Parts: sequence; C-alpha cells; structure tokens
Amino acid sequence: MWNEHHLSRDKRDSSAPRSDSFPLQNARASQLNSRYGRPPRSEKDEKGTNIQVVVRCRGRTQREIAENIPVIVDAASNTQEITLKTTNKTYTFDRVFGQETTQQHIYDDVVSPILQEMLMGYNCTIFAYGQTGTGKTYTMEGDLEDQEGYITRDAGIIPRTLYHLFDVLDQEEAEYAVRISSIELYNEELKDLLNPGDDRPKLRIFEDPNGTGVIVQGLEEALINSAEDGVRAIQLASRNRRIAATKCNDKSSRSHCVFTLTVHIKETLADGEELLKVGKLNLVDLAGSENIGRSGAENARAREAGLINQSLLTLGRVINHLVEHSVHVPYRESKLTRLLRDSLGGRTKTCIIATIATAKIHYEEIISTLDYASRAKNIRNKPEVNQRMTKKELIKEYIHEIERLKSDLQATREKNGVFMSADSYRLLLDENQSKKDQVEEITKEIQVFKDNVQNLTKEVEQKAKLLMGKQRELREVNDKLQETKKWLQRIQEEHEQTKQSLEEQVALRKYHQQYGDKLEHFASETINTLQNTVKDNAGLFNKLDRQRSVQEKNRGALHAFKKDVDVKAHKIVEEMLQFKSSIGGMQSDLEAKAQAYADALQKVSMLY
Ligand SMILES: Nc1ncnc2c1ncn2[C@@H]1O[C@H](COP(=O)(O)OP(=O)(O)OP(=O)(O)O)[C@@H](O)[C@H]1O
Repeated sequence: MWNEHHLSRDKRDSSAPRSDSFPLQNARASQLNSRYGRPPRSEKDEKGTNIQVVVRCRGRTQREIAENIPVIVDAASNTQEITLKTTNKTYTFDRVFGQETTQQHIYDDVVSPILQEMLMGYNCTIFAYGQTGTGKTYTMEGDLEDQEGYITRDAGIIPRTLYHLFDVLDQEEAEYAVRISSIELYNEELKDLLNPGDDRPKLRIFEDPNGTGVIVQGLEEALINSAEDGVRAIQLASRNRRIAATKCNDKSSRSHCVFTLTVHIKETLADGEELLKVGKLNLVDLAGSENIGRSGAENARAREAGLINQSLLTLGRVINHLVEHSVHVPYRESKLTRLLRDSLGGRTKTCIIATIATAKIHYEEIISTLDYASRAKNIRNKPEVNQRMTKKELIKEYIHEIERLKSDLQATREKNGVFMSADSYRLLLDENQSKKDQVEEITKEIQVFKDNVQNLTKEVEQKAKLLMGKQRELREVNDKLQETKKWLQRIQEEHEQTKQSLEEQVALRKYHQQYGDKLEHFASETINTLQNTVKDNAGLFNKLDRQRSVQEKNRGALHAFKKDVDVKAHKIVEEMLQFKSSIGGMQSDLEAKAQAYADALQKVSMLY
C-alpha cells in the first residue's frame, strides 16, 4: 500500500551507510538530474525502436588455458563487430565487449543510460542470455558483498543500479518510493525469491486489465529505503535461488530469474496537483541455453533441462514471430514469455546482453548464441512513458488488490481440512523426488566446493606471485615516470626559453615595423655618407700616392747628399790627419830649436 511515510526521504534509515560513498554514481548523476520531467514523445518512439543487443565475451577458464584450447572469437572492446576465426564470419551488434571489459564498464555503457530512461517513466528490461558458465549471473549480480560500504569491482548490474538509483534520487531531493521483487521460474513454476515459504499460495500470472503488461498475483514487493536494503534483499533472493552442478558449470543455475525495481517519484504540477511518475526496470538472468547432451543433464535433471530449453525455445519462437511480423505471437506458450511479453514487441525499452565463451570447445554454443542474438536485434518495440498517476488512482488500485486478496483468503478458509487436487498431489510427489535429487546434487556440490577450495588456494598462491611481479613492474614504471617527469621539466624549460625568444623576436619585428621608415631614411643617408667617404678616400689615396713619390725623391736626394757628405767627411779626416802629422813635425822641430836656443843661452851665461 502506498504510504506517505515512505515518500519522505527524511524518514530513511540514517544509520545505514550512505550511498554517496559509491564511487560510480556522481559522474552520471548530473546527467540524470537534468532529464527528469516528461519527455516529448519522439518520432523514434512512434515508429518503434529496435531492441538493443550487446555481446559480452568471457575469457577462457583456467582449465581451458591449461588444456591449450584455442580462442576462436575475435572481439575488440567497444566495437560493434565480432568475428569467428574458424569461419571468418562477422556478426554486428549494438556493442561488443571483449573479455577484458570490467563490470563498471558494462554498467556505464549499457545500464546507466537505461536507468536514466526508467527515471523518465519508462519500463525497461535487460536480459542476460547465453550458455551456462558464460557469465550471465556474474553480469547481472556479480559480487553482492560490500567492502566497508563500497561495492567491490566484481559487483554486477543489480547492486550498481541500486546504489546509482538512490544516489540520484537523494541528489534530486525527490519524494520517492522504491520497491523490489524477485521471481524465479523453475520447471515452469514461479517462486517468490523474497518470500519463498512453502505454505504460500502459488504465484499466478494475470494480464493487466489496463493492458500495461502482466501482474504476478501474490508476489511480494519489498519497499526499500536504501541501496543497502536492496542489496540485502538480493542476497536473500540469490540464496533462495536453486543452483545445481552440471558438467559445464559447477554452480550452474537452471532457473530463470527476474529482478524488478519499481520507482514512484512525486511530481507537483504548477496548479499544485500531485502526480506520481512510475518507472520500472526488469533485470532478467535467464537459465543457461546449452545443449542438454553436453551439459550432462540426466534423469530428473533432463526433465528440468528440457523445460528450461522449452522456455528458451518458446522465447526463440516468439522472437522469430516478432521478426517476421506474424499476426499471432505465441507468448502464452510459456510462463517466461508471458512474464516478459511487454519487453518483447511491447512498450518496454529492452536490451539483451548475450554472453559467450571464447574457447573452441564451445564453438556450437557460440554460434547458436550469436545467431539467436542477431535475430533478436530485429525486434521492434514501441516504448511509451507510463502515464502519471494521481494519488487517488493509486489508492483505488490498491483497494482492488486488497479486495482480490480477501476473496482468495475466504476461498481458502472455506475448504475445511486438507484439500488437494490430483494435479497438486502429483506435483507434491514430483517435488518430493526433486528434493531427493536436490540432496544428491548438494552432496555433489559440496565435493565440487572442496575441489574449488583446493583450486582457489593454488590460485591465491599464483596470484601472490603475480602480485609480487606486478609490484616490481610498478616500481620500474615509477622510476620511468620520474625520469619522464624530469625530461618533461627540461622540455618545459626549453619551451619557456623558446617562448621567451619568440616573444623577443615578435617585439623586435614590431619594433622594426614601427621604425622601418626611419631606418630606411637613415640607411640611405648612411649610404650617401659612405659614398662620399669613398670618394674622399680616393682623393686621399691620390694625395698619399703623390706624397709617397715626393718622399721617394727626397729619399734619393738624401742618399746622394749622404754619400757626398761621407766622401767629403772622409777627405776632411784625411786632411786633418795629414795636418796633424805635419803639426807633429813642426812641434818636434820647434822643440829642437827651443833646445838649441836654451843651450846657446846657457853657454852665453857661462861666459859672463
Ligand atoms: N567476465 C567475467 N570475468 C570474470 N569471471 C567471470 C566472467 N564471467 C563469468 N565469470 C565467472 O565464471 C563463472 C560462471 O559464471 P556465471 O555463474 O555468471 O555463469 P552463468 O552464465 O550465469 O551460468 P548459468 O547459466 O549456469 O547460470 C563464475 O565463477 C563467474 O564468476
């Protein structure tokens, strides 16, 4: 029942970890916030849109690697083509995701835009289809545990959607109510995975009288107030889901599982009237589509597998009829197609994620899945936004529901004692047999678990070694990074210098431009001056030549003069020498005469 209390976000459990710790949400949230409000019905919607089909490849298992089984699928992530190496056949899809694709990548590229449409008021469905062990459950649920309030990197579409949804609603500060349900379809029987009690009346499918899909009577729709509430509910549903071991996959799930998320968001119109916008998202994990013989299904299990394949077969037939535009589409031939009727050729926005293995031993299943998915691409749906509901309408709807439940209860009470039809008795016997099978299966499963633990221990050891190697690589990369940083710094400095010199050149060029005329004038003046100077220099050189010849002449005269002086001086010296020697003769003559005169004087004196 709709309850005002649940609309108020203030009443939410404040002790639960806040969903804004979820790292993925904020990037998409702003896009989503701006998209609220009723979108105009586009031309595309009128004509219908093709179902979106994407393919996700699962890498080889450890066993396939150990046995050297080659890869036969050529698929690069984020392309649209996938090629089979054996035949060179190429398939085209809306998107292909290689084996290296992460859970977050799938969520961002495929699911986030669909959540956006659901918030606009569309019904949307995402199917995971493929052979057992190719990752349908991994893609849809993945790891449901959290680590200190954060989802893990292996978390699949469901937990990521829950966290993203609450983050957007909280950011929008919208008044909302979110409900979830989870149904398992196993052996053509429906089971409420959130409330699987054996004493509960069987779930029944009804066509919605308003023609808006189907209603599952008696199905519990849990109101959740946070993503954590939702994840807890899904953990419960997952535990309740039947799983059994087959030769193909140790934890093969042979049931179909439909998880539904319904959001009511309150909108207040300009005139104050309050309307409720409703969006629905079905996340469907189909059972494995493998060949019965190969999966090793036997006896009671063969019956199960047969029924599973019958459901998928009907799904395939429905797809074929829709593609061929048949008047009659056999939706009613299986519960699966009745449940999903609106998602196939109806008013829902639908996406199929086909999961495939890549190793050669799965050749047939790979081809079968790709063919199936290729055909599904041609289905056209005509998505329509759900009509906004007034509160009155909603209350009326719930009153009808209560009335119907009351009459069911009354009918049950009136049957005194134990009432059981022959069909129900047969079913009970079958169920008993199935339980026995289940015990046998669980025993085998325990053995498989033990083997798995052993394998995991080995794997952990290998991973530890790998981690050490990676750490070493990381260190090397870090060193290289440091070097690159230094190199970058150098380049940056050089860049700065180049920039500076460029700026100088630009300034210089500007300066040249600005003073070009002046320079030209100055240059022509300088040229004139230089020409004059050249002329003056020529005169100067002539003058110098003349001076040089005068000097030459002077030098000749000087030489002759010098020579003459030399001769004359020589002559004078000789004459002087002669004169000196003649003077010397005269001197000795005079001395002899003076001596004779002295002697004569002495004789005279002696006489007296
Ligand atoms: N893309 C992937 N990356 C890593 N592990 C994966 C991937 N896909 C699947 N696995 C692992 O392979 C195993 C089988 O996957 P899963 O159970 O999801 O297959 P399935 O298709 O749902 O099988 P079934 O049809 O039996 O339900 C699981 O252990 C899962 O964790």
